[in-house]
Amino acid sequence: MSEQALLLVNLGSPASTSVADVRRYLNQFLMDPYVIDLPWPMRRLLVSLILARRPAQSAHAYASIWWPEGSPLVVISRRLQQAMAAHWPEGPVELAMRYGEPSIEGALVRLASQGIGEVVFAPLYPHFADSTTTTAVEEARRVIHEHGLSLRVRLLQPFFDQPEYLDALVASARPYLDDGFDHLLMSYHGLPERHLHKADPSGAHCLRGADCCQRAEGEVLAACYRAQCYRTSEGLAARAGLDPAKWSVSFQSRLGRAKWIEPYTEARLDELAGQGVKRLLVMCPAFVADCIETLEEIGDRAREQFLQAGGEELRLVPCLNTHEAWLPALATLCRRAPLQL
Ligand SMILES: C=CC1=C(C)c2cc3[nH]c(cc4nc(cc5[nH]c(cc1n2)c(C)c5CCC(=O)O)C(CCC(=O)O)=C4C)c(C)c3C=C
Ligand SMILES: [Fe+2]
Ligand SMILES: [Fe+2]
Repeated sequence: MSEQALLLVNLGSPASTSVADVRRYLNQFLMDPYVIDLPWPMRRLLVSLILARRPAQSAHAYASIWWPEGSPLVVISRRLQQAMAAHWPEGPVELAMRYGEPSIEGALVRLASQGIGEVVFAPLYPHFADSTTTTAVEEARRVIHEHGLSLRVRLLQPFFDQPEYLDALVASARPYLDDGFDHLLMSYHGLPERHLHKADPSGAHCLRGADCCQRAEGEVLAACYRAQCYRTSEGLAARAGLDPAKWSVSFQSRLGRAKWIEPYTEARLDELAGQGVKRLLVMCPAFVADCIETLEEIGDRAREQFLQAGGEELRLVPCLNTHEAWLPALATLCRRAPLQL
């Protein structure tokens, strides 16, 4: 029987913290129509406006969290790739990034040239979004079609409610939970509201009523990023035995003037400090690897904001990264991936 490769896929980072490299990365990322979902001329205009100032700001932020070996996201993803080899006897474990290097194209072409018959394509996003999952899958589809690759591809499904993922999250948070805290904030990457409406197959669910995400089921739940984030938090809180008054959900990393999904993390930080929360724990379950959004946005900027608002301590729970509970969990999730492309 031919080998079955595992291809781990994450978002990607700039090649370095130089303003030029950050501009190149942001341009590739933001010009993706799944990320900024406007017709090309408007997208080009908007991205050019963003690129006037953002690369310098982001380069500064990246420089503050960069490691000697490179971008934390890429370095951690490499470590995960290496660690997964022991949990994936089926074949080689490869790594690809949607933007920048190593590319999805390079990885799939290399695997096909090695005679690999089947690949488990694993976007490392627990929650479905067109700007993450769909764009990675469509890039794989393009590469396979354009290069005429004869590969069978299994596709890891969003795993926001899967016991293996939730148990690994609880295991990774356990030492922090046991240390004592006043409140646990689960801060997810945000999304423009427009993306939710577009993805909603019923055309009538998303953001209609305060509890729409609590009621989402079936194909609506499968397409609603916000509802999936709430399911993760509810599952995590239940497993960890958290008091409902001691945890909440928020959404971070807004960009531009459009309305993004609420509640916003920045607003929650002030509210929590105002309610007398002194020791705040923050988890970021939308990311499986620490990155600029966790280390800089939460670990630096959110911490400063919370302390200024009257809080005493903000502890950031690391992402799953290469946690010992995550490796077998990820392998199990990947073995469940259905044949898709
Ligand atoms: C319209 C803009 C953006 C959408 C939509 C978006 C969705 C989205 N992103 C992630 C995961 C990550 N995003 C990261 C960085 C990042 N994201 C955006 C914009 C959008 N993201 C920007 C401009 C950046 C770059 C950093 C900055 O300038 O602020 C990262 C980290 C990358 C790194 O190198 O560390 C991740 C991971 C998800 C899960 C998501 C949809 C829900
Ligand atoms: Fe993002
Ligand atoms: Fe929804």
